[in-house]
Amino acid sequence: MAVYTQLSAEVLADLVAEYDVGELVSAKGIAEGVSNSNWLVETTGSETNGKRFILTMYERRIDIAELPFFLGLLDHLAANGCPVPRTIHDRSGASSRMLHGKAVALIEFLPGVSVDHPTPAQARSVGRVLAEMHETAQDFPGTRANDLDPHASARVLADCGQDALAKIDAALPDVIPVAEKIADGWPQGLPQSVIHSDLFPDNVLMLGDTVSALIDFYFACNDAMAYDLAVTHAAWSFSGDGHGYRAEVGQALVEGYESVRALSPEEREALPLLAQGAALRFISSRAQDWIDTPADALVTKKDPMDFVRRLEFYRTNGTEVFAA
Ligand SMILES: Nc1ncnc2c1ncn2[C@@H]1O[C@H](COP(=O)(O)OP(=O)(O)OP(=O)(O)O)[C@@H](O)[C@H]1O
Ligand SMILES: N[C@@H](CCO)C(=O)O
Repeated sequence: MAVYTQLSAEVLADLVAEYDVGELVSAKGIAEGVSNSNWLVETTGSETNGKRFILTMYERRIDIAELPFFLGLLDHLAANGCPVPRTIHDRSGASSRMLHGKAVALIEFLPGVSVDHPTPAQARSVGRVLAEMHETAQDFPGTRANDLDPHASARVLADCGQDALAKIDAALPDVIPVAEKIADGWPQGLPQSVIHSDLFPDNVLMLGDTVSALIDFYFACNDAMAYDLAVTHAAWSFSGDGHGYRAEVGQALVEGYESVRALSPEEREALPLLAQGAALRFISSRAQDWIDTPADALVTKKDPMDFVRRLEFYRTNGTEVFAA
């Protein structure tokens, strides 16, 4: 459930009146997502801005000072033909506003559904769009450091502590030394752009085999493009619990990516380690969330072990999987 803040019809109507979108017709809370409150908003519409929108109220995790980076990135990518929702600017030209002490943004609604069990054809499309996004983001002027790199992830795990990790799963503390090794060997000097860095299937909307939208750019940052491909590979190419590697999906993803942007030999060589770093990123954030989430919270906890299995897979098979 992700509507943390209740907004009355009057408040929503007043908010909508700040934009050139016509008058409020309806606003329905969206259950998916855990970080922010989201509503699907319908209005009587305007010629320039249409009549269906996503209203997001930023509740946690996001530093409001970083919103211009995230929202500016959406506008840059959308203006240059990438399938991402543009932001609707209010009558003063701002892409976000404050409401009841929290930042809100009105974002273009794009059609499509997230797939649970992607086909190779869908993975190929995602690879292609990811590469297009990387190329388009090259000249985005904003910058944001990756605060979830392998050094940070290794620190998060160490800070969780052996005992707390062992309570989640007896095998989880074993990841601590592996994390340090990944961080120490982390590849440097790979080509960079602004990357999505969290492109899971639930952050991609599809119409059949076509990507209709990439969403949820709130982890976007400047980092190696091949790392983003590795994150996407880890997120798309396994059964949900990380047990079964779906080789045809992983291969199609990389092929789709390379049909737009060829990987350099250095990037290809780095992929096995980048994929281990990607798995580590989600092990550590999931472990931390698990420990921080009260037992009676309504949100479903995500299991770090799903990514421990992926980490093991990449340690054993990464070289073969990413061979040219
Ligand atoms: N621009 C959009 N067009 C259509 N639907 C969207 C759009 N943005 C978000 N949605 C829908 O809203 C849901 C929640 O959005 P999102 O995943 O961004 O939530 P969140 O709480 O911000 O993120 P998180 O998944 O990190 O918790 C998505 O699963 C999708 O169904
Ligand atoms: N996509 C992430 C959540 C955002 O960090 C996960 O599945 O763990």
